Amino acid sequence: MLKIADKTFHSRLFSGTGKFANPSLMTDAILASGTELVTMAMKRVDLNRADDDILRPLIDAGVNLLPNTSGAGTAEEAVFAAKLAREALGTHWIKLEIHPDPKYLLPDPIETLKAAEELVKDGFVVLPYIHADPVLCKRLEQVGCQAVMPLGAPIGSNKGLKTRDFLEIIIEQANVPVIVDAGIGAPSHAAEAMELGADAVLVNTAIAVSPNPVAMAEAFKQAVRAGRMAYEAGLGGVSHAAVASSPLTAFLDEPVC
Ligand SMILES: CC(=O)[C@@H](O)[C@H](O)COP(=O)(O)O
Repeated sequence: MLKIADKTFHSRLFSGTGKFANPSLMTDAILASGTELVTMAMKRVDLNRADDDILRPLIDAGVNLLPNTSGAGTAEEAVFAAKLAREALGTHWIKLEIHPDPKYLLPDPIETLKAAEELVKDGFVVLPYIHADPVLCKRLEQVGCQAVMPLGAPIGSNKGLKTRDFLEIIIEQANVPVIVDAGIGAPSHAAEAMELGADAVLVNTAIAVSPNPVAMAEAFKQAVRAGRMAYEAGLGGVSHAAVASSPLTAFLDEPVC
């Protein structure tokens, strides 16, 4: 089980709520994914309407909400959005997303660190979305973030783990859960992140834009489980040269890696 701050999760797949064709497809996919934590952009929900068509089905489905500050371009805007979310939704969890550049949606590391520090001091459980920068991850951990969310590739790009080498360093060094977020475009990418030792992945676009989001959500669920199981079992070593699969001895006390 995965523990982040005061919550434990059976599922290591977190999902998003954007880009679905309609609310019922979103809910069906979320239920099929088995996710227990879904993120939603504060800019997309109407907090004044109890029947908001994104918020209502999520509350009814009983999943934990992770409001995100997407749309904020500065620390000040993000802190404002986080406080609004806490007030309106009664959760002190926040996915901190600050991306001033609309083309690549890459997170601003300086504003993110600044906002994280302020939000942690104010009692928030802060999960920052960041580039796969091991030094920044450490700094965020030091200011009290309860997890880090390094990107695999730009949001919505479906490109997979373009930052793989840096994700490996982050996972090796982290003392808080590492959630690989953004750009995961196929179940195989999610499995790859889990095999590397990520604690969880967050997937939105790949599920939402599939012609069959419910089946895709189920595929991601299985891939995340398989990847985690492989990580826990331990992968064999990689070798440049061939290593015979049928050595001339019966059984080996120590497996050949
Ligand atoms: C929904 C959300 O929080 C996104 O900002 C997140 O990063 C997901 O990225 P993908 O849409 O690429 O899965």
